[in-house]
Formats: sequence, structure tokens, C-alpha cells
Amino acid sequence: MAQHYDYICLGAGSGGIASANRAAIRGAKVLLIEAQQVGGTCVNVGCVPKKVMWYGAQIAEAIHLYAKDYGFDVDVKKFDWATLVASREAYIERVHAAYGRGFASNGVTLVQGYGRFVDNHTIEVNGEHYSADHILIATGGAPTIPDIPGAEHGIDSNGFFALNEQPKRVAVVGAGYIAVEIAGVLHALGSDTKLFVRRHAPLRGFDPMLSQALVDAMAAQGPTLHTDAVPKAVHKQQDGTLVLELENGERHEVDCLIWAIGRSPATGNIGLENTDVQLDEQGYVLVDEQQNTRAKGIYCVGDIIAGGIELTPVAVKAGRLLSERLFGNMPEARMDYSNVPTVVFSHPPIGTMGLTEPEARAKYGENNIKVYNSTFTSMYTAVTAHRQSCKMKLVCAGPEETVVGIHGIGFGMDEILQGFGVAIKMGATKADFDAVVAIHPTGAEEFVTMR
Ligand SMILES: Cc1cc2nc3c(=O)[nH]c(=O)nc-3n(C[C@H](O)[C@H](O)[C@H](O)COP(=O)(O)OP(=O)(O)OC[C@H]3O[C@@H](n4cnc5c(N)ncnc54)[C@H](O)[C@@H]3O)c2cc1C
Ligand SMILES: NC(=O)c1ccc[n+]([C@@H]2O[C@H](COP(=O)([O-])OP(=O)(O)OC[C@H]3O[C@@H](n4cnc5c(N)ncnc54)[C@H](O)[C@@H]3O)[C@@H](O)[C@H]2O)c1
Repeated sequence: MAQHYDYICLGAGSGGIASANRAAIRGAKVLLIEAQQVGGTCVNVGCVPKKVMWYGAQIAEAIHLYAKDYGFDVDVKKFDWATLVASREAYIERVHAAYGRGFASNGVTLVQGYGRFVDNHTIEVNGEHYSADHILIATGGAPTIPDIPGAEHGIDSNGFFALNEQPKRVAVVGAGYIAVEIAGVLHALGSDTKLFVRRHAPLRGFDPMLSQALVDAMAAQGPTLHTDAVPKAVHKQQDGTLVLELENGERHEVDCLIWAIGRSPATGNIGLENTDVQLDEQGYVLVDEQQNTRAKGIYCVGDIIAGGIELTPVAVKAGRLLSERLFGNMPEARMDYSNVPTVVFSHPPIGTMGLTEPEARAKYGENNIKVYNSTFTSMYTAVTAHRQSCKMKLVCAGPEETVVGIHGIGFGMDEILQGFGVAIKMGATKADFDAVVAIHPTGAEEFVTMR
């Protein structure tokens, strides 16, 4: 006989936890099922450990690139990778404990184990059956490894976070967020790092200004960027070192190779064949605007929805709104997937929201777009030998010059964007931006003083 709940969340990552807690707060009897560690990708092998490593990299840059010209004669005896990893993991343990306290106070029941659907209303975990009127699938995804000879000698982003020692020579393959972020961190911390992208630049889907500025920054400060680099094979040598062979015949010897070529949805082994849930060809779950799958009473949020945005706050917001709809008396609640701000923790960081310039031109027409640009040297670096450029762009549409895209790369951009996101979500125009008194001296002020 199955134990019955109002709501079951399969997967205790960003989306599952947020939705489970909100449902319980609204009075539902909630079961949360997690196969591995509570917190999912973001907390254990994603945003959180990545950001700690990025902060470590910021400290390294401050010491090596900027400290001298600020008058600090720094003699670094060594950088200890293991200490950084230990600090990071201790922090993650505290996050786990905080989740546990939250479940206890909200009344969410957690079951550890791998869950599989038995039918549209029942999940089996560790031989036990659990049923519910409403079930959320929030199982997230896993890194993809290419289908080339020797690919198994490389590691993925999970493997990167499992490294106990700093690799000396590293190849990072990929052109998206993860490749750019990991390559930047390793380079700043002192690994000889090469980033291999298949075409002419990383972050090709971003505004071209951002992608080009990142290429320029890499040329000035590293990591070494290899473009038009298509992996053909990986060879493991007798001494354990690896050779990455490219389609163009180049061979690069490294100690560690990291694949960062995208992620796949974890939907293949959760018994969906026993339900009416439908997937697209890549295995992503088809949902409507209110996160309903094709099976009545089964919902889905996060990285595994077809056409979604793979970001933690997106999974969190969608999960909470779903619980408000199901248990919070908000029948119209739905996630707005437009105008989602996002940051790439590159070196320097990138902040971006809304349409790229080419997207805006295609949507509104050439004559209905006005673009404002600003390029300046970040003041933090202006007094040092290692100058770093900041670039910002506002893409405005229509006679009102509504800001439909905001893009920046440079010091502090990771923290600047969130507030501007509020303005853009409210439909701010260029005149609204101009009406704000600048905060001086900051990088952010450029966004309200563009001519
Ligand atoms: C290296 C890296 C860096 C990132 N950095 C950022 C960032 O800086 N900012 C940002 O916004 N996003 C970032 N992301 C993306 C972010 O982590 C994801 O978008 C987010 O975690 C998705 O949440 P989710 O709930 O869909 O899935 P997940 O967080 O992946 O959670 C899914 C959970 O389900 C569990 N599970 C799967 N199958 C089962 C099963 N059958 N039974 C029980 N449990 C199961 C898994 O173990 C996992 O815990 C990063 C991702 C990576 C990989
Ligand atoms: N700062 C953040 O918010 C943050 C950080 C990390 C990840 N994320 C999220 O996680 C998602 C996954 O990140 P990701 O970087 O793995 O994926 P991605 O989809 O962003 O990028 C994958 C890249 O790998 C390239 N690629 C694909 N197959 C390849 C192959 N065989 N050989 C070489 N290159 C190949 C693609 O061209 C693409 O540029 C992101 O889309 C993002 O939404 C967010």
C-alpha cells in the first residue's frame, strides 16, 4: 500500500526544494525525494562551488595583477588548492544543514533514494511506494561527454569539483558558460589553461560585443583561446598525461582535460514510460505555460523542461509559482521566462539581459533600434599596469527607446546587473535611465550616462 501525500517532488535540487518548501508552507503534505545530495547541481557541483572558486580566482588576480601598483609588495609563498577546496566544501556542508533545518520547520519529509514512476500518481523509492495527487519532476541534468575515441580520459564539471590537486596543464573544451568560467578560474589560479572552442569565439549566442570583448580579454590576460578547434580524439600516454587531437591535426599535451560541452536532461531512467508524460527528441519534458506536463497531475520545472532556461533562479521561481498555483490559491500563477537577467562569471564578468543587438534588429527592424555603447577602463585597474576594459551596451527599441537589451562586461558587472533588471522588467526607457542621478565613481554609472 502506497503512502499518500498531497505533493511529491522528485529531485531535491533548485526547483524541487523551492517548490516543496513553498507547498509545505501553504499547508500541503509534502514528500521530497533525492538520490544524491540535497541541493542538486547548483549547491553541490554548480553555482555555489563555482562561485567560491571564482572568488579564489579574484584574490589571485588582485595579488598578481593589481596589488603591486597599489603599493603592496606581496610575496606569496604558495597557493594551496586543497585549502580552497576544504573551505568550499565546509561551506556547502553548512548549506546542506540549513536545508535540513528548513525542511524540518516547514514540515517537508525527505526520502533519500532514486525514485522511479510506477504510474501517473505513484513513485517507487528503495522498494517503497509513494503516491500523491500532484507530482513534480525536477531531476535536472548531467554533463554531456562527446562520442569520440578516448573521451573517457577527460573529466566533466562534476570531475572538476572533485579535483583534489590543481592540474598544471589543462584543456577545457566548450564555448558556453561552464567552459568559460572553469577556464577562467584555472588560469587565474595558475594552471596553464587552454580553452578550445569549435568556432570563432566563446559565448556565441550572447551579444557580439560581449563575445568579442571576452576574446580580447583572453588575448590580453589569458587563458589561451584556441578557435576552430574541433576535438577528434584523446590519447592517454604511459605517464598519464593526455593528448587532445583536433580535427585540424593539432595535438595538445595536457595533464587534465575538462569537457564543458553542454548538459543532458535526467529523464531517461525515471520510469516516465509508465506515465503519460511526453518528451521531445532530446529527452526534455514538454510542458505548457503553467509547468503542466501532458500527464494530468504531473508537473515539471528546471533544467529538464523543453525550451527552458538552465539557471537556478529560474528553476526556483518556477517551482515556487507552481506551488502557489496548486496550494496557495493563485490559479493564474505562471513563470515569466522573458527578460531573465544572467551573469557569466568570466574574467572580467559578464552581465546580460534581454535581446542581443542582432535579435533586436531582427525583431523590431533596422530603423526602430537605437544602440548606445560605452567603453572605458575600469578605475580599479586604471592605476595599475594591467588595465582592464569595461564595455557596456543598451539596446533600445521604438520611438520611446524602450530598453530591450542590456549587456556589459567588466569589473563589478556581476553585481551591477540585478538592479537594472528591475528597471527593464518594468519597461524602462532610455529617458528613464537618463533621469537617474549617477553614482560616482562607479562602473554602473555608465549605464545612466550614455550618449
Ligand atoms: C558548473 C555549473 C555552474 C553553474 N552555475 C550557475 C550559476 O552561477 N548561476 C545559475 O543560475 N545557474 C548555474 N548553473 C545551473 C544550475 O545549477 C541549474 O540550472 C539548476 O541547478 C537546475 O535546477 P534543477 O532543480 O532543474 O536541477 P538540479 O539542481 O540538477 O537538481 C536535480 C536533483 O534531482 C536529483 N535526481 C535526479 N534524478 C532523481 C531520481 N530519479 N530520484 C531522486 N532524485 C533524483 C539529482 O540528484 C539532483 O539533486 C550551473 C550549472 C553548472 C553545472
Ligand atoms: N553563471 C551561470 O549562470 C551559469 C554557469 C554555468 C552554467 N550555467 C547553465 O548551465 C548550462 C549548461 O552550461 P554549459 O556551458 O555546459 O552548456 P552550454 O550549452 O551553455 O554550452 C555548451 C557549449 O559547448 C559547445 N559544444 C557542444 N558540443 C561540443 C563538442 N562536441 N565539442 C566542442 N564543443 C561543443 C557548444 O557549441 C556550446 O558553446 C548553461 O546553458 C547555463 O544555462 C549557468
